[in-house]
Amino acid sequence: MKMAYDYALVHLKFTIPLALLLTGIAYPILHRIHFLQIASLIVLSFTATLPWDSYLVKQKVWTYPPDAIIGPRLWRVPIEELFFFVIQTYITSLFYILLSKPLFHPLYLKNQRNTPAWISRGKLLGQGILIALTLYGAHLIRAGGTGTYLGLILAWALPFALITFTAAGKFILSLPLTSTVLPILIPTIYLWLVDELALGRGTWSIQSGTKLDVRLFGALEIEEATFFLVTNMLIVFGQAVFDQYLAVIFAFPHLFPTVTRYPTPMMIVQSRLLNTSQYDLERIRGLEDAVLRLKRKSRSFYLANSLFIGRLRIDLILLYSFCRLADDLVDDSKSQAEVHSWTSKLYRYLDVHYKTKAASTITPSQYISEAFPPSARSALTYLPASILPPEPLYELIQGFEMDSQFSFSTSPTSSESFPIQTEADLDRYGQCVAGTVGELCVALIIHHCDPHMPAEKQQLLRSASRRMGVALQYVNIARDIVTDAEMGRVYIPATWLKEAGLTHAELIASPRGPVVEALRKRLLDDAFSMYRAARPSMDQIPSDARGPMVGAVETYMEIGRVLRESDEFVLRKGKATVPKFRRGKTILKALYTS
Ligand SMILES: CC(C)=CCC/C(C)=C/CC/C(C)=C/CC/C(C)=C/[C@@H]1[C@@H](COP(=O)(O)OP(=O)(O)O)[C@]1(C)CC/C=C(\C)CC/C=C(\C)CCC=C(C)C
Repeated sequence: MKMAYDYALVHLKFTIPLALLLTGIAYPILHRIHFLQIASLIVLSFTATLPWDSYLVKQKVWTYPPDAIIGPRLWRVPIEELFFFVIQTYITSLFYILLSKPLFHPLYLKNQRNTPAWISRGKLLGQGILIALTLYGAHLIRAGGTGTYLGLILAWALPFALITFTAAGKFILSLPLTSTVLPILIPTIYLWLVDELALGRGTWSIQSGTKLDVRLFGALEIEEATFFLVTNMLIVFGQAVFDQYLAVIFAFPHLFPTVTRYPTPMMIVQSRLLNTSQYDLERIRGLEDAVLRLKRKSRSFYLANSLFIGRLRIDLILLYSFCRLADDLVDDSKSQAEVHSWTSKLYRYLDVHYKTKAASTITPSQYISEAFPPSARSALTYLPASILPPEPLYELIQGFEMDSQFSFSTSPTSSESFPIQTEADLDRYGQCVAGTVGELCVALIIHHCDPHMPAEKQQLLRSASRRMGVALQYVNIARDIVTDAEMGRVYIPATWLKEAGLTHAELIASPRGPVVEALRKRLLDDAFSMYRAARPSMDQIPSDARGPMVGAVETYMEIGRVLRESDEFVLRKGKATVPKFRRGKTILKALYTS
């Protein structure tokens, strides 16, 4: 028995539950910008589909048995069908957003100078195919008869596909297939199955005489299968066009000096109208270097970076790249003189940037190419220095200088020669190498997310971020006791060693065993008490950055939790790491709860 709400039931059973499920999954990574993207696409697809669908109903190509629909119509199109335009766009957009979340879109921007030949050829081929199929569609319509419906689909949808592919073809082709083909195929196959069930029940039908009567499988007409495929392709292409324009806005400060929290429609238009020859390809290469450095050196922050969006994500990656480079320059030095040479150059680099010394007539880029090797240049060139406070950057270099005292101590076995004698020294060291990093991260967050934040709140976040940075550094030290000892380094304060009855030389010779474990536990206890003190202030971080920042901090603290749980055997086998699944769970928990 057929009911007047058969079509509505299709939504209740198949489309709405999937939309809700995807919303639940994507919720923690959705920003307002995604909603704007989806809403714009819904408006576009609604406006483009309504007249076409209305025409189909008028021509009786397409019929809805009156006993399968509730009743209200707009331009002859039943309300359930109108809802379909909306929900399909929503579902496919969410698949696209979820599957492209790990991507860093600026790296996929292409212009004449950086496009591989296969992409240029692929774009031309794609355009050719779309034009040919549009013409074929027009031919089928003109011929009338059984090819009419297929012709109407092709001649209506493919010109839109051609427009979007022309606007962003190179970008689309350079994206991994998992974020283009997959978000087209998954909802398409799902909707094929839904259609199969719905058509089987006669919820809607295609007029015989206007269809080819070829079925893909079961009762699924080839026209219906084509319709879902091409409309999902349109949605994914539409989303990619937006992402390309946003990537340009976020990646190029020389074209868009100030990016508001959410780019305005005017900025999107400007980005669209830009000649791609204006892309700063050097900067793109710099971003590539930075992402590579992040990927190679830190699993925790690499995972966390994809949770941020826009220019904040770019600037955090660039900040990481600078910190890592400066640390590596000092760490890899072969003598105290080399350390001194690098730190002097890094201080001078900051002087030049912040014009703190009269000598600063030279520009930062001149100084960078004069003083640093090519492999170091991009990390220095693209540090977003103009929006970072200088003091923590100077202090960070001081921290690296402290580190070098381990490697080049004049009497490496004497306990007095170790730079960390007391708890206060350890705290000072943590403040320098990690408290500063916390403060710099917060400066970027305030600049990008809430530049008018009241001064007291800024101060609260600054001091909490310094504490949190130190907590992370203690976890880092607790994790690396063995590897540090192998390099002759001991970060545990001399006073703690003395209390435990150990000398530096003994710890270096044998960095394992119950006494060392007790020291590790003491470090972790301190780390977690600082973490607990700073963690509530993270609720004051602007909402756009809060979840991702909590995620970044929590994945790092999870290393500490693993250390606390691990038995000596695990620790003896090597560095304690957080298993992938657990890391994923930690991030998700942080995102859902903050
Ligand atoms: C998401 C993203 C890309 C974040 C970037 C964060 C960033 C800029 C990190 C720089 C790290 C770095 C190379 C610093 C140099 C000194 C150093 C080595 C510090 C240790 C970091 C560990 O890095 P590593 O690459 O060794 O990582 P692995 O262990 O190998 O995975 C540190 C432990 C310090 C890290 C400290 C922070 C990131 C600061 C934390 C504080 C906040 C994020 C602020 C929280 C805010 C409030 C209000 C509490």
